[in-house]
Amino acid sequence: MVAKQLEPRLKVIAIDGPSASGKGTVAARVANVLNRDYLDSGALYRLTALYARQQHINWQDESGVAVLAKNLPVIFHNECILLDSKDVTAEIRAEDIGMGASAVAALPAVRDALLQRQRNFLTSKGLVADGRDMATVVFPQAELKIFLTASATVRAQRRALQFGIANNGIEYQQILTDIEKRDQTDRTRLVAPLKPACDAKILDTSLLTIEESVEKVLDWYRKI
Ligand SMILES: Nc1ncnc2c1ncn2[C@@H]1O[C@H](COP(=O)(O)OP(=O)(O)O)[C@@H](O)[C@H]1O
Ligand SMILES: Nc1ccn([C@H]2C[C@H](O)[C@@H](COP(=O)(O)OP(=O)(O)O)O2)c(=O)n1
Repeated sequence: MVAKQLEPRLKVIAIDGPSASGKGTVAARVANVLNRDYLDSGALYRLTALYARQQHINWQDESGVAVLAKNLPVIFHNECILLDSKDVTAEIRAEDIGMGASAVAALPAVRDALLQRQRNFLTSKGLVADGRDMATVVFPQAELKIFLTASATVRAQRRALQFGIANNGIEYQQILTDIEKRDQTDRTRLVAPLKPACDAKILDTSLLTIEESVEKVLDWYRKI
């Protein structure tokens, strides 16, 4: 019998998890420490949702949105994101665009359209990639897979803090509701649902500082 060849590991640290769990913050810092590139895959879904809105394409129109996703006129320049030559770095972070991203991300043709673009971020320098399906679909051969999470209330409190909103009012309640709604959409969709890869390490950051979360990921990395 011929032994099955193991696929080579990729120089990728994949960090998946729900909204506001701290994926982006931790992934960017780990990339910085290891001198690797960083892929914020959620930004591509957010850009797709924004571009569709600008072009008056409905977020449910699968083929229409997929064509836009395939041809996104986007430039990542340092910390800035340009769409059609316009700086949309702040605009894509709005919660309604997050909801739109979650909606277009449930469409298989849109995910297909963005797949190769995400893989193209990997160069010999190595990559730290964050999203929902980095470990399960985009880079199943990643050398390290992390599922970063935190309770919904902690995540809502973090978002509120980020937006300068108090922790007890109506606006906070809306953030919590939006986070739970987005969790539900991302976890229950048929294609590439949010879930830990079977070989992922789970990191609950509810009680951790950013520094402790980063250190834990680096610690796992050193032990590969
Ligand atoms: N332990 C922690 N780990 C990561 N981020 C944290 C932590 N504690 C607080 N934060 C904050 O949570 C907020 C959400 O983080 P972000 O990286 O945007 O999450 P995500 O990319 O998962 O949506 C940021 O303001 C970040 O500074
Ligand atoms: N790899 C990815 C990244 C994001 N998405 C979808 C699902 C998410 O709700 C939206 C927005 O993702 P993003 O990571 O920017 O959102 P958060 O910063 O975690 O709130 O995009 C996805 O389906 N797959």
